[in-house]
Amino acid sequence: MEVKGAVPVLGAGGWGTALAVALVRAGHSARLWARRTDVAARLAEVRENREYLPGVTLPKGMEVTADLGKAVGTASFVLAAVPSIGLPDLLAELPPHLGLVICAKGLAPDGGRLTDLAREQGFTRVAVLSGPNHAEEVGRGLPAATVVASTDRTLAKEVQAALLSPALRVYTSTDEVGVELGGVLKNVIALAAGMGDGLNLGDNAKAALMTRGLREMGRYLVSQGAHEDTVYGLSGLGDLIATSTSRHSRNRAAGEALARGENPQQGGKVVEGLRTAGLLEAWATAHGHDLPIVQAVARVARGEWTPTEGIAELMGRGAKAELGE
Ligand SMILES: NC(=O)C1=CN([C@@H]2O[C@H](COP(=O)(O)OP(=O)(O)OC[C@H]3O[C@@H](n4cnc5c(N)ncnc54)[C@H](O)[C@@H]3O)[C@@H](O)[C@H]2O)C=CC1
Ligand SMILES: O=C(CO)COP(=O)(O)O
Repeated sequence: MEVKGAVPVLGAGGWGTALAVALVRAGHSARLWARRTDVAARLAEVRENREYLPGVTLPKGMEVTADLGKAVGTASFVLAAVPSIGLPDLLAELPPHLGLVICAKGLAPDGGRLTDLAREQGFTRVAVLSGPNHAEEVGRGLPAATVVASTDRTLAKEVQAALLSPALRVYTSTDEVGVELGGVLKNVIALAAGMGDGLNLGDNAKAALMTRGLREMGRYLVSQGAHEDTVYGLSGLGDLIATSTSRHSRNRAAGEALARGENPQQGGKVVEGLRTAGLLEAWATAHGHDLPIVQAVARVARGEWTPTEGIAELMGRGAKAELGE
């Protein structure tokens, strides 16, 4: 499939910058939009995003602008890589005929899906991009794989063609719900894994947490209409592994900070799981769902429980069967 003109990437944080670099690596040109004019000017001049993606040179085929209209131009689709909290405002500025690829791993303000929010705002060509993709590694061209999911197969193929390179394998999927929600849930489980790291709970604890976390993800995803196979795909199990075990993960690091009694914020970099935990907890309570790890993380994040109390609550739950009964 042909990619016409420069591909707009909206949001000049770590992920937006890495995606723009990946587009150029795939043989296309990219236009990176930064919200602030001073940031756009600095990136264009210094050719490095020192704040969010240090050590990665911005290649020649990549323009940076703070002019949203100029960034979008006549493109068929945009990669929206702003944090979930900023997406509603960004969408309000975009023409809804535009193909919209949501690259954030978070929820809408009401706890719903960002793809639903986009459709409510009039967008009809909507996709999500998600997978085990730390910006620090994708930006450097280390091998990685990702998934673009959409019920609009043509849009998914366009995005695949734009990003596919020897460094990045891009798979398509029609399971938009599953791919989107895998990326949302894994952040919260990674926060819990980080708490375990911070408390030195060991490898058995981490394996147990990730496995039970995967089960919790699966129950939630399937209840929302996801295909079960997606739970075990790149955007589910794959990203759960990458985020819960990586030194790059802000969510895992935030959990470690909470365990040490420190502020979990990561120096201005977005930690989606802190916001997601509360939104999901509210949803679970409202709909009578049992999401024990999510609920424990939400309470720790609000300061109602210490991480040690959270772990004790999870360990002290009633006896259960893994299979059978
Ligand atoms: N960093 C990573 O490795 C990956 C991040 N993601 C997701 O991508 C999204 C963005 O994350 P990062 O780029 O890592 O964040 P970041 O913390 O590196 O940067 C956030 C960027 O968004 C800008 N921003 C903040 N609020 C905004 C708003 N209201 N409107 C427009 N811009 C705003 C900030 O100025 C900054 O440039 C998150 O949902 C994250 O979960 C997805 C895959 C990988
Ligand atoms: O989504 C990511 C990797 O796939 C990035 O995770 P963090 O936001 O925890 O750094």
